[in-house]
Amino acid sequence: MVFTPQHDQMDCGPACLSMVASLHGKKYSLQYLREKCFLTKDGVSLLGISEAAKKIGFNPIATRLTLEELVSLAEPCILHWNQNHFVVLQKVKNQHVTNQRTFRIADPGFGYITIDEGSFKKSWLSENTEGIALYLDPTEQFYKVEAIQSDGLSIKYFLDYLKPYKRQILQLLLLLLTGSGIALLLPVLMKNLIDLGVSPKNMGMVKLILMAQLALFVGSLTIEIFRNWIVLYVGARINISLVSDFMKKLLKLPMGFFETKMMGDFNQRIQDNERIEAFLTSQSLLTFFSVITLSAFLVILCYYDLTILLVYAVLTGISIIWFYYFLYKRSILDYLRFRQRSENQENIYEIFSGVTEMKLNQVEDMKRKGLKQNLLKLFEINLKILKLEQVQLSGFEFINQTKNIVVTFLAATYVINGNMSMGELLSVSFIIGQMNAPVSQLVTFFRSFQDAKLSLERLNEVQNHPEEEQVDQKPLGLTGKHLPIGEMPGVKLSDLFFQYGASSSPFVLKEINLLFPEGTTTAIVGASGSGKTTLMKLLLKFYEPTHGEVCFNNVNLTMVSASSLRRNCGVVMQDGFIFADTIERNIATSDELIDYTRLWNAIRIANLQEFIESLPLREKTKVGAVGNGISGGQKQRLLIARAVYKNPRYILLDEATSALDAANEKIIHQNLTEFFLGRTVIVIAHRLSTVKNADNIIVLKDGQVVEQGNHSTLVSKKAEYFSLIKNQLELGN
Ligand SMILES: Nc1ncnc2c1ncn2[C@@H]1O[C@H](COP(=O)(O)OP(=O)(O)OP(=O)(O)O)[C@@H](O)[C@H]1O
Repeated sequence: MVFTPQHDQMDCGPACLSMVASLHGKKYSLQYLREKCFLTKDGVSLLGISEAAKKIGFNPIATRLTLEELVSLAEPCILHWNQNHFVVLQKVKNQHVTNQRTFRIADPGFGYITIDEGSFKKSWLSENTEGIALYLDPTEQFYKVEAIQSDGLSIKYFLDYLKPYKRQILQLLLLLLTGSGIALLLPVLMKNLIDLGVSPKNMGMVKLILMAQLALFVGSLTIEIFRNWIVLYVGARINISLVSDFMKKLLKLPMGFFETKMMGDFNQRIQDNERIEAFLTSQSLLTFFSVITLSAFLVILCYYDLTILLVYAVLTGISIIWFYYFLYKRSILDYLRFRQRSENQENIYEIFSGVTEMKLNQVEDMKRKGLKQNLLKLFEINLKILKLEQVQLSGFEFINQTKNIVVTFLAATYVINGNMSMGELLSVSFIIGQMNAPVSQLVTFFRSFQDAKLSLERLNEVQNHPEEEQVDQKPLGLTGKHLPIGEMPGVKLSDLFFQYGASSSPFVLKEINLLFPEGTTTAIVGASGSGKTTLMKLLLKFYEPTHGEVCFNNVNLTMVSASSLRRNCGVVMQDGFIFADTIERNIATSDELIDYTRLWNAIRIANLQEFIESLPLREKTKVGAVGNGISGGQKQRLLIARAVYKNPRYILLDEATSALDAANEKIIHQNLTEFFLGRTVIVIAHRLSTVKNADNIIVLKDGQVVEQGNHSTLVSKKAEYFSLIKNQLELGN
């Protein structure tokens, strides 16, 4: 089985599927399986994995089993883990000596891990005696279908970033080469100090050699200073370009990409860029020179004596094996620590985000005690890790010291037997001491190489993701000139169906056929969850319809550039966002140079003058995360002003005035009615006052249009709209 690490927090399902597919000889890209699994911010469900598995030719069987049943089946399968994660069970082993069972698990968030029955039960069993497992049987289709792999982002992409710094890199190479030269000269000087200076009692020679040593020391210090400076300069500049290019690409991706990612996933990708930059600029170069220095030292040792070289190589090999053996032993503890840490982080996050409810319901003590228990568990695991680390490090040091003693013993024997000079003995000890650093540099290099590979895969996903804007897309046509004769200009939805997620998930919008005529105001009403916001997001091209089409003046939205569409739409979303900036910058987001006439007009329409004039810094006052707190109603008015400032052709408002008091709403309503003239307006609202003057009112129920018409016709029909306004739209009788 090829281990597939998850790239993001929610990727465990697709990663498990990819591992099981690799067991049957097919390597699918994580990106492809992620799309097939219909990932959301909550991760993927067992149903999502089963559907994706079916698509690549597996016959999935999800079942609830007892531990004994799972063991008797003895087949690799995907397990639901800790109620919030998926892992692959590779095999169950019976330890003959202890007669205990161990379980080999591939956890995409961590790696391979073998755990005992107790830990396994704790993580897998969800209802005391049973847990959930998904078995995947490959059908004939599985072998016929060609596995989809993504084009790898090659390291060449990153090497291109080094190009502008050719001169600095050349300087760095020269400096490192000189540094290696100095490192090689030092043992030679030491040998001569003893053999040509101390032994023949030649003080002049001693002084000369010590002066040379001092000069070399000053030289290597200067090299170190320049080297650090160049690495920092080049590294930082490359990092800036990498992160800025990465953000540019990221922001061109469609909304769907962001919907499946958490904040931490984006932070991780910024760190990935830094990791690759560090790998290229410092790790690789340093390792390259470590290899050169190490080889030169080995040649000198070989020149002095082959036996010494062999002893050195064997003992170094043993110390590396020891190091890796303990790394393997530590993996189970690291795994427990990793899970415990994430549990603690969730606890802390919950405490801070739910502090209001905690205080209201007096659960502070319970939550605090829970966190303390978890911290104690983490402490115990850390203690175990410390013990293991101590054994690991002591053993490693012991082997290293033994190496020094054995080599010195050998060299001393040669000196006593007259086969080696005293100077050569000192020089050999010096070399052995100096070789530790390049060896550990090589060991860490292989580990950071693995990390860099994973980072590369993660960045690859962003680089290879199709952008929202396609080259063949056109700007939004603003006239209905090219419309067929008899067709009204406006926004038209034909036979539109939409579902979030997998093909088995319910349709949120069904069979929608609608026209929003140019220059009119349409209101959309319906119970909560009936699909109003979703409809609006489809008009804004946040999602593609599952079936059917959205046309603006007869041009299918798939052919229209998303940024051009949004430039022409003034939108207030339910969860609109206020940037941490001044009020004027929050309103005039679309212009670099603010048009103050338009700004003050927008402020007037949104009835914000009084509020702004009451502030000492007026429109220059900072709001959002870094500034003054603003009320829900003020936030909505700012968002309305932002939409108005754009002077758009289309206006879409989703519950834009829901937090306003009656007086404010009335004024804004009057102002907006005037502003709406000649524009195409779509308003979602629950309040009767907002919808009753619309040219057309559309009633949505369970994702379908059940009624439409103006207020008086719909009221007289006494059907859906009537009962809605009776129940929800604050109207009695
Ligand atoms: N990102 C999403 N992923 C999956 N399902 C979603 C998503 N957003 C909304 N839904 C589901 O789609 C349905 C319609 O949601 P929508 O937000 O469009 O309703 P609404 O009519 O605007 O409701 P409200 O009046 O409460 O805002 C709901 O059942 C909701 O759970």
